[in-house]
Amino acid sequence: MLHEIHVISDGRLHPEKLAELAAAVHPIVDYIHLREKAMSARELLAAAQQMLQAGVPPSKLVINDRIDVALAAGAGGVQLAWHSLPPAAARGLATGLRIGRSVHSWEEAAEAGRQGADFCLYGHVFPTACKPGQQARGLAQLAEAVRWSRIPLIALGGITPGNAGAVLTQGAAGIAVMSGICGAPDPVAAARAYREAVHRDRAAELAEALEMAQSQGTAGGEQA
Ligand SMILES: Cc1nc(C(=O)O)sc1CCOP(=O)(O)O
Repeated sequence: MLHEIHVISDGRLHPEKLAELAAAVHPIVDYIHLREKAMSARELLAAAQQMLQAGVPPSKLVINDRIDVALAAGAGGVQLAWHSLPPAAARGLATGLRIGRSVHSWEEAAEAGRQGADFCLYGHVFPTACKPGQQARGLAQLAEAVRWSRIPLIALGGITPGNAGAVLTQGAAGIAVMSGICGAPDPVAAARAYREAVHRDRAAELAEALEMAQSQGTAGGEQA
């Protein structure tokens, strides 16, 4: 499985700076989520258009919460929260959009798939400034959510290049990062560090698969 990296905007950057950041990191990551809770629909659309004009491929742009803005901007995806339109209703409006659902328990992860979401973001795995005072769910609960999810589950919250491997080992299909990239002094270097961490994990996965295939091959040879 190829692991994904999602970058989530942190609500702190001016749209121009955000477009600059997105233009610089999009070749390194898989998706960029425009999550700007304080923006009106009109402002969100303008920010999305700036990102696209700066060179972000539409297929990599995900708009948080607002399916209307996602459609108006021609973005590739929408990320739905508990208060957004349910995935099934969103699907009825937009067959071509990749639909993400934000979830916080194994029950919600299972439900997201039943409702027709394409992937879910599960958080928060580790302590994060984004959720002050709220208990992080940890790796064991992440693994449980992965077991129940019938769609790719992307881990979110406090993910660093140092702990990304542990998260992927639990079966997550990828990682989502806010402050580690948007708040980094050098977002490109930070995105590369995450990509390297995710690749390293992929290399370990391949080595394991190879070892297993070789041992099965040996066993098969003995039987023949
Ligand atoms: C946007 C968001 N939602 C979360 C959730 O648990 O639902 S955690 C989060 C932000 C995570 O930011 P960082 O990568 O800086 O820890």
